[in-house]
Amino acid sequence: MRASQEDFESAMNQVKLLKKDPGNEVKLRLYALYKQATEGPCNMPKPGVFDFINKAKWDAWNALGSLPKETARQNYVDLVSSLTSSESSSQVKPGADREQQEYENLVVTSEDGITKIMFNRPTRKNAISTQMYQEIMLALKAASKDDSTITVVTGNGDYYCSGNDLANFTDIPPGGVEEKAKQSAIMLRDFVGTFIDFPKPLIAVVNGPAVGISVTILGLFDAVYASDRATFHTPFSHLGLSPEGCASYTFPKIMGPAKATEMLIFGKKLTAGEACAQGLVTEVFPDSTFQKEVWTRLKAYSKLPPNSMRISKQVIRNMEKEKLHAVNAEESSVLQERWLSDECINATMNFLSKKAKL
Ligand SMILES: CCCC/C=C/CC(=O)SCCNC(=O)CCNC(=O)[C@H](O)C(C)(C)COP(=O)(O)OP(=O)(O)OC[C@H]1O[C@@H](n2cnc3c(N)ncnc32)[C@H](O)[C@@H]1OP(=O)(O)O
Repeated sequence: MRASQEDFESAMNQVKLLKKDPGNEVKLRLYALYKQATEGPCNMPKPGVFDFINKAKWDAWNALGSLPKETARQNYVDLVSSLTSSESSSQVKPGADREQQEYENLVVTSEDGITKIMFNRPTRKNAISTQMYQEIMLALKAASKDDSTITVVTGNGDYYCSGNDLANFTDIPPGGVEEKAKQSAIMLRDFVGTFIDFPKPLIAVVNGPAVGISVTILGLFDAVYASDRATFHTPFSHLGLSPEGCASYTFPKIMGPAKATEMLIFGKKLTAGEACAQGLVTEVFPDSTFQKEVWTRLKAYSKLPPNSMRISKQVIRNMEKEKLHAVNAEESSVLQERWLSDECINATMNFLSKKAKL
């Protein structure tokens, strides 16, 4: 499939978040592909021989000759994807439960055939910052390629996750709030898309309350184990928002439209037991024995033949993938409008000025 304009913009965002300098050669290639994709063949006068930097840039761009804009865009997206995946796979060290220091907001470990991605902003109840969205995507992409058989997502501290960090919307770029909403919609679509496409069994270990997007994406997991302390809350109407994470499609399918409405439109908070009765949660455990029981079970599952599990997941999920991507695109574009609404702006301001919580 050809890279779309949105893929291209998303790749541009990812370049800004690279942790390691990719080196001059790669930077020149990125520059040249970017110019070719946006302006076409090199149209700049050749810089003088002593203008080293601009001459190197000109040479790189000019070397692309008449490469079509679409191909340059695709090559740019592919190059960025190879940079981000090599950066993330170099962070997954084999062997015993070693912490991955390179992530600021996650702890990623790989042991006994299980890659564990743990949200790690306990003082913010594991709210997902813009950087954390990128880190989760990188960690999932690395986990999809590492030696583990299953991947587990969990939270550090008393919360599983309090959803989108409401301060994300205070970081307004030079293009203004419209540009911010556009960038956020692209990031949301990429983030949810990473879950839709994740190839191995993906399990949520919900150690405490879960809010917003951390709840909606559970519909894309293969199993959800919850402590009896966990709650499941999607207060979208209270925040002037609308559902994401494909929940507008998965929740009515999982629990029926009436129960999905109570959660997604009226913001009803479910206990772990209720979420289990409605099919969102696989099984609930007493908090006192939760970690022990769940990890014993997961270790047993991780010893099952990996290819068989992967293929079974494909058989179960693949028929739905195209639909899920379409739902994801639609939800993201609806939210792009919602973020600019008075209802949403007022609710966010009320939270940030400490006037309101959920
Ligand atoms: C770009 C893609 C966008 C995708 C869109 C997704 C939609 C959603 O996810 S909607 C859900 C958004 N989340 C919320 O509305 C939760 C807001 N938080 C709260 O209502 C409460 O903090 C809480 C009920 C989760 C916990 O209350 P509690 O009294 O136990 O703890 P606090 O003192 O409030 O929290 C500690 C600390 O953490 C800050 N914080 C917690 N959650 C968030 C959050 N989601 N965004 C930003 N900050 C959060 C909270 O403000 C506290 O900060 P201070 O210590 O500075 O007061």
